[in-house]
Amino acid sequence: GTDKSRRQLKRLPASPRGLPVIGHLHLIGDLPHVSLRDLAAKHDHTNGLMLVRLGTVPNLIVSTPHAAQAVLRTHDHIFASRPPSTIVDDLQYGPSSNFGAAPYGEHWRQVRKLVTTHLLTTKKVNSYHLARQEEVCLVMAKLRNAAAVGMEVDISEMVNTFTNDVVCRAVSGKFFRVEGRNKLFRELIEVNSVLSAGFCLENYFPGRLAMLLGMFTRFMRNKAAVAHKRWDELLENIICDHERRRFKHSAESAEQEQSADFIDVMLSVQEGYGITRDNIKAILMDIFDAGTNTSALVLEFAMVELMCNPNLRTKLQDEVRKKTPKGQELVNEENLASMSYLRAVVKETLRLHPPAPLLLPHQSMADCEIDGYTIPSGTRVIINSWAINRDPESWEKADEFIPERFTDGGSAAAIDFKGNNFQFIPFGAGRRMCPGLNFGLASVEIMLANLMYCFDWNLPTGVDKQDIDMTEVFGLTVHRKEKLVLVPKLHDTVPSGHVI
Ligand code: HEM
Repeated sequence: GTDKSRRQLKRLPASPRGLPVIGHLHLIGDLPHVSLRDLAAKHDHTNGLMLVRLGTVPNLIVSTPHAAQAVLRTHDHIFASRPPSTIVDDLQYGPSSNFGAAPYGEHWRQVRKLVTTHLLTTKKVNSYHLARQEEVCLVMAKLRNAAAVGMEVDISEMVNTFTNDVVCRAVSGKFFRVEGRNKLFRELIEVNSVLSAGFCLENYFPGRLAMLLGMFTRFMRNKAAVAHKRWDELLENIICDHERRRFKHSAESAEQEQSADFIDVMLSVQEGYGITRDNIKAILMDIFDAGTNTSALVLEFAMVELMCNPNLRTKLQDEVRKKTPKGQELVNEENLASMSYLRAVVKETLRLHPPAPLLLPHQSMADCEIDGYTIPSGTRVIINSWAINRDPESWEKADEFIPERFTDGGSAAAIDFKGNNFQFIPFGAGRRMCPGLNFGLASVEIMLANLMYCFDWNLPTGVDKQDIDMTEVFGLTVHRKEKLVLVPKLHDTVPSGHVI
């Protein structure tokens, strides 16, 4: 009836058959990226666009490289906003202070410019190489102790602590361990990731739970408010410390620039960008949230794949051990330049296991026509990066872990994740693309290289590689349900020492 005539008038993208009120919710399972891929495969083969109603809210689902290019490049200026979220607003500092969740506009533009020109530049990321090296060194020392007594190590927790500490250090300088602050951050990031799973529900399933008397929403908003207070207190303390120090050292500011941490930098450019203290706190929260779990997940999934594929693990270890000068205790960042297989392994991990399989939700700001279909203004957009990275039209043996495809002469040797090849978008593309790509990769590469260099790896006795459970749990990021537990064995070309 009317639905059909409206469709003809506007030619909306294809839609599976839905139900009243709940729309297509019943078609989405526990792993939305998988359900949405399967739905798209059934209902739309041609242009990768599909409209799915989650509760009452229409969502444009983008499932092919072609469609992703239309949304993230051709019409990027229309799709660069984010849907509003009460949970995020409660957790952070309101819509006018947010960054990653901010709607497209002047505030977001200013903050994005600040972050990309002062905090996450290649130069700045490089300037933290000694900090990363020290953090790697601490982890390797702990692993050596474990190896000495044949102890099992929780790899998931280890890599999470590492990426968290690297971020903490970049944000707040050398003394981030004072008063257990790094642990507190880790705890709060965990709280946020639980909350953002709620944010997902709110976004992808408005209706399913929220409508149950609004109980769920109220519960989540309470939790968000409590978490907000704890974050705010911690961030306020740290910023105050920095202000005191800044005041003391204001004379030598020029030479300090080199070693300045993110808070120092933001305090020094704050006025020029017209940003408030709340804005600074919101940026910090985003950096912690976006920067820690994502990088840790890449490390964990890389280790999982390498444990499942011992031949590839040996190949990577050969490269890392060959390309690191003899007698060196650890791999350093200079050594990484020639390790092309290492980079291929990281790429292949990001392809099969993008930490944020549906990126972050986008929202359109005007009517837009793509391939003759009209996308109405205000439509939420879910980009299924997970499905795109496994698109069988773009990838040979799309579901298999084959790093060789990215090496010289491989079928995907020319394909990169920097937002120009739309079949591979683990960081997104366009205006909203991840600004922390360099920062994240730097932590991932140096840690993975050292894990491969210093140790041989075994599964705990009685565990077989077929037993590694790949069951995933969905949230803003997707992680494995089970922890990865491994037993390190010291590799004998490495000089011992440094046992603490
Ligand atoms: C390997 C690790 C990482 C992956 C896979 C990743 C992935 C992503 C993705 C998919 C998005 C959303 C893009 C979109 O909406 O289209 C994003 C946004 C973002 N990421 Fe990352 N990220 C990583 C590491 C980092 C790090 C280390 C930082 C900061 C230090 C960071 C900061 C951000 C911020 C602030 C945004 C929001 C940008 C905006 O809305 O303008 N990310 N990231």
